[in-house]
Amino acid sequence: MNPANTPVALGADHAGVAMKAAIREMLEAAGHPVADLGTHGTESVDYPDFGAAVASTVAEGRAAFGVLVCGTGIGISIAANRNPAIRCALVHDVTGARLTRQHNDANVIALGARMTGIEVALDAVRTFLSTPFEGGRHGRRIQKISPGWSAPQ
Ligand SMILES: O=C[C@H](O)[C@H](O)[C@H](O)COP(=O)(O)O
Repeated sequence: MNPANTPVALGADHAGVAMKAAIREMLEAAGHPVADLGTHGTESVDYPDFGAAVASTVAEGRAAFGVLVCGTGIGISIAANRNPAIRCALVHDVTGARLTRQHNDANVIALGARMTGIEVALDAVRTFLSTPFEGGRHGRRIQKISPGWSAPQ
């Protein structure tokens, strides 16, 4: 389980900035130290900048988990997954948030502000942060999507 003082990095583009603010408020109320890496306004920006910033913050251990929001969650999740230390899962509901922790040991969750309602998003983030990785057979599979592994020829 992750305690309430687990640090979390947040990032969003202009489409996700309002949802990010709601997530930040919820996390801070719960006691999480939050690194909000922007964006901070509604001016149009490029989601890869924020996906990369959260990814490197998590990869370097300055946050245990990341939360990303763009319009669909798709672009910003693709951007975060360019970092080899990141397993970013695009999630639309609480079940996905739970299973990607249990099975994929995801360290970043991506949400789509134009796809998912705010209450579902908040529940998904809470679930993501409180669900442990199951290990076992899933650990073997994580190894196969980690840097250095290559499929047998
Ligand atoms: O995957 C990309 C995200 O959904 C972006 O939030 C979206 O492309 C931004 O679109 P626009 O610039 O039209 O607001």
